[in-house]
Amino acid sequence: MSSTDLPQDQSAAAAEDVTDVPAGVRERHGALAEELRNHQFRYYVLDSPIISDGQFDELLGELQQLEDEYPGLVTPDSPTQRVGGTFSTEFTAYDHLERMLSLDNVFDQEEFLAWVERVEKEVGQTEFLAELKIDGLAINLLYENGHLTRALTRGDGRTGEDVTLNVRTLDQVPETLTATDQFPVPALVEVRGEVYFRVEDFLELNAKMVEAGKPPYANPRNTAAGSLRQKDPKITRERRLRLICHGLGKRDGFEPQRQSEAYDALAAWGLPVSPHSKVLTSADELTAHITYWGEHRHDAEHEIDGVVIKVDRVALQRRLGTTSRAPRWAIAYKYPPEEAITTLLDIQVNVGRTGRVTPFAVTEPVKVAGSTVARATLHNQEEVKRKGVLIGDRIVIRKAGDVIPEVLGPVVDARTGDEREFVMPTHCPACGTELAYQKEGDKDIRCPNSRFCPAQLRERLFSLAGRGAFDIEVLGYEAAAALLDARVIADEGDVFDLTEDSLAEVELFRTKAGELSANARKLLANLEVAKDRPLWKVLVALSIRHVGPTAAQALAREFGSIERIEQATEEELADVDGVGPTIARATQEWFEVGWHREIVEKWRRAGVRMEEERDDSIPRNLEGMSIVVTGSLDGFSRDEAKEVIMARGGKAAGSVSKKTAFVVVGDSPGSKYDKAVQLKVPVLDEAGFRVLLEQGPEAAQEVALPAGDETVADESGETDG
Ligand SMILES: NC(=O)c1ccc[n+]([C@@H]2O[C@H](COP(=O)([O-])OP(=O)(O)OC[C@H]3O[C@@H](n4cnc5c(N)ncnc54)[C@H](O)[C@@H]3O)[C@@H](O)[C@H]2O)c1
Ligand SMILES: [Zn+2]
Repeated sequence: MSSTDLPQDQSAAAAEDVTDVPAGVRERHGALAEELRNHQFRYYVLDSPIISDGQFDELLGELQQLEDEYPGLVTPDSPTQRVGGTFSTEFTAYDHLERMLSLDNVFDQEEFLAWVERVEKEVGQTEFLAELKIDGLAINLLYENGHLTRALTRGDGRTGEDVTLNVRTLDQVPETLTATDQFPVPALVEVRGEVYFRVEDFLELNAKMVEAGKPPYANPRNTAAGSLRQKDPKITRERRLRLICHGLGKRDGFEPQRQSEAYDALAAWGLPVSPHSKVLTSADELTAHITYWGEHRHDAEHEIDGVVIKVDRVALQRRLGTTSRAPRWAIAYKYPPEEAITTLLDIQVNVGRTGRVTPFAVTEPVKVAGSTVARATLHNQEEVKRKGVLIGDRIVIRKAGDVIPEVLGPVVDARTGDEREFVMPTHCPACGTELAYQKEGDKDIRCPNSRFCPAQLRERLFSLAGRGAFDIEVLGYEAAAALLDARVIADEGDVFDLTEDSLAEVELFRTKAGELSANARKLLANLEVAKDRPLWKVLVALSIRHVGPTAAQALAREFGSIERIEQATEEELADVDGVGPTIARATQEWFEVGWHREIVEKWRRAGVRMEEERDDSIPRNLEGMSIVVTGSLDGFSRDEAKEVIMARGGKAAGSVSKKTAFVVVGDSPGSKYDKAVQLKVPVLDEAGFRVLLEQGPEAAQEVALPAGDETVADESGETDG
């Protein structure tokens, strides 16, 4: 929706097309413009929008499209032609000395490159200043003879609201500017910038809100606006608002040649500027900047909704000029919005593979971060309370990258009184069993009927087929449900016993003609291959609570077989690096259940491999020995070091004890090294570790660093290196 060259094109076209606008289009245009103005009022005056910025931009885009198609619709007061917003009568209004503009937007690479091309066609190849687009609210600071005399919000671009007293409470806003040799203080200057919340401060503010039993604020931008536009400056002061300056208005006695030079001056005078601005020349460099920040948008201390690219030379900025609402020498590249506002239709619960009952939000479908979302997680009952959402609320949801969409909070202002509180069910929606907390203080309530609860069975069967487990492509959610419903398997223990005959009983695995489907054959073939998966994947497939791929790999590497894991004591399990007490306990508890052991037995009988493959060419010279690796080694990654120890029959332990045979130390070893010294466990450097692997423990003893004597350790390191 770039409208960079609208004014000329449109006035010419408008004269011809005035009469050609169909009534229906005119009506839609009028309704859209009205709707947009209402949203602007909520956004700029009430600081409480009820749709997200992305949704607003989409409506504005639609208006722009109508006007592109029917230029006769364009009027000076159309939202496409004006700096959005207005001002509230709560504040005294003053005119800006020079108009404050908005920015034109582009939303993809193609639109962006078209803008660069247009600029370069007019002014030739030139330097650009690439900045971050800070998601805050615009402010205009007037300094006269170096003294702050007025601070105004942007308002409608000509007139803003006087928030001087509030702005004075910001630590970063100097009362007087500091003159330097290079940059004397001008007689007058309007400095434009963005007032914002640091994400960190915003989260802290929200934590306080929740503590006080109030619903959290939905997002930093609107909260910053609400915090600055306060009748009582004391409230503003408490909020820790920040400022970044990104432009100039009228100036008298200061003529920078470049935008970047203006920032140097602002910084010299004591005003905050962004550390992320960069002068770039080629379209490739600009594209790289855009891509980089698109991928790192959460690395800045404030939220960003895009990047801003500006022509750096002021003379060229003048040559390019402005439209009625935005400069033609700057463009905002907007990233896909990660937040949306929608209606919370219901809160339902899901029963997971370990019986955990979790509420989730069912929302009116809405587009966010490039996909349509109709569900969002709410984690647990406590979270629903903490977020303060009611069924029927307008809610803010967020989807960042590939993660599952989450509910941020309600738009409290939009409540009608018809909203209702969510009540956690007392019984499992799948099997009717009474839900219970397993232990006191647990956050999650569970369905205790883990063996027979159809929801848990389905989830376990489905997850057993996942990529990190048996990786059985054909066994999706639907197939899992069909197998259980047709009772050809009672639980996951039976899955490897499926045959052509049993599958023929399941409708999903039959063709219309009643024959066994190709998918059924594929499932049987998949199952055959799955029997030979590495041990850690088999462990993941067991659905032991807390045992994900990382813990499973650690257990498999350490013990080498299901049998040895089952026989291990809790202490032995907990001592494995990457396992720890919680997982150790969960693993032990899992094996204590009879029908769990039956699953293992059934799989074993069906021919599932239950141990790690061994390479017999490697000498088992570390059999039974506990070895701790700490710090980083040059020749081995952490996992590689563990693997070579385990391949030789040793045990890669996570903590140092008296039983530890050797501690291998790399760079910056940390507390495990200190512990080794304290317990007088022989310490090996990387060269010593190689001796241990190649020649065995006795040879390693010879080259071990005498524990407790750092000077000797250093010498030894030198002679060995
Ligand atoms: N949700 C709603 O109901 C609603 C209503 C109205 C407006 N909005 C949102 O507000 C925005 C439109 O507001 P707008 O007119 O201020 O346009 P904008 O936010 O897209 O861009 C203009 C503003 O960007 C700011 N900015 C941030 N970093 C900058 C930098 N480095 N250099 C220059 N300027 C920088 C400036 O203050 C400038 O005024 C859109 O994101 C729109 O979705 C939302
Ligand atoms: Zn149940």
